[in-house]
Amino acid sequence: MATFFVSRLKSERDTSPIASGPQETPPMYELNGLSGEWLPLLLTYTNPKHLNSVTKSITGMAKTEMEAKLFYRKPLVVFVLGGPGSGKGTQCPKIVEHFGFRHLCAGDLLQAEIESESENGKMIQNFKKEGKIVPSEITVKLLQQAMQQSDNKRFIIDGFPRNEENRAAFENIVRIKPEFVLFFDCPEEELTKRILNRNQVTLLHILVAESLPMHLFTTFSVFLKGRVDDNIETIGKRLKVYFETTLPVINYYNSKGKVQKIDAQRSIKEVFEDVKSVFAKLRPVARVGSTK
Ligand SMILES: Nc1ncnc2c1ncn2[C@@H]1O[C@H](COP(=O)(O)OP(=O)(O)O)[C@@H](O)[C@H]1O
Ligand SMILES: Nc1ccn([C@H]2C[C@H](O)[C@@H](COP(=O)(O)OP(=O)(O)O)O2)c(=O)n1
Repeated sequence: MATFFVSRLKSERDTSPIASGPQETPPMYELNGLSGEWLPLLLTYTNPKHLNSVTKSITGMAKTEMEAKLFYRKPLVVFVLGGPGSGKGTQCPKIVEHFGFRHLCAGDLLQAEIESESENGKMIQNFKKEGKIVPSEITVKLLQQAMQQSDNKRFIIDGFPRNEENRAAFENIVRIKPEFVLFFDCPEEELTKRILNRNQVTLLHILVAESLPMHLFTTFSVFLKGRVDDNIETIGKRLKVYFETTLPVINYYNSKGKVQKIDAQRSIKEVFEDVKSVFAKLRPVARVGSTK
């Protein structure tokens, strides 16, 4: 009986048209007395009438309630990678709008932590200023928390994993492997140009949104500070970190047949056409209304 369930579960998992690389074990947590494969079976095949009591007892066994909740919902994760300025933040909201994913941006979660003036905030700020990667445990915990708090079970995680340590920490702590990695490929000169431009674009947006006269651009641009890391000095460091530590992670996933490469140098619209065709290949899953 157990063998039958295991093979059914595996065949369901293996039908993804995109994950063509070597098959992985399903996400699992170590629970008291339960082997990793038993828990998804219980959750998949339990009569919905009894689900409440079953999940309650599972919750009792999981290290935390949230861990059980996350597991039960079998989230689907797509990592979105590419150099700083490659268009990750521009394309992700479009994916949310068209495909109902929840967008989690590692950089934004870290920024929110800085702004909340938490214990880690100052330390994160220093890493950012130096263009360095924040210690993985902090970033992974923030991502895990955001996933657990979301009603949506399909996530695009933008700007993560940025190095090998990020990748290993996510797999060890969250215990989920990505369905695929969306990679925005863009040459270095274009990245630099876009990042230097980004602060000015933000100011233009503000002027338009507030219906302020355009001549104020010159006045305000003097005060333009924008992101602490969008200056020529830090950009150089960020690009170095990207080529030295993030590209190897992309190569790792490529060797597993998991990378969907997009030519990100074209217009925003053209890039999104390619993105759409990648996501359209995903197995159909009941669309989740909330993108929270
Ligand atoms: N395909 C594109 N062509 C030209 N400019 C773009 C394109 N995609 C994004 N941008 C612009 O480049 C800047 C960086 O894009 P962003 O999405 O913030 O990058 P990332 O999140 O990867 O750092 C933004 O000002 C954005 O408007
Ligand atoms: N996994 C991550 C993601 C971002 N960070 C830090 C370091 C990055 O330079 C900043 C900003 O990242 P974000 O993804 O918002 O921006 P860029 O893609 O670099 O333009 O956050 C990190 O330390 N670890």
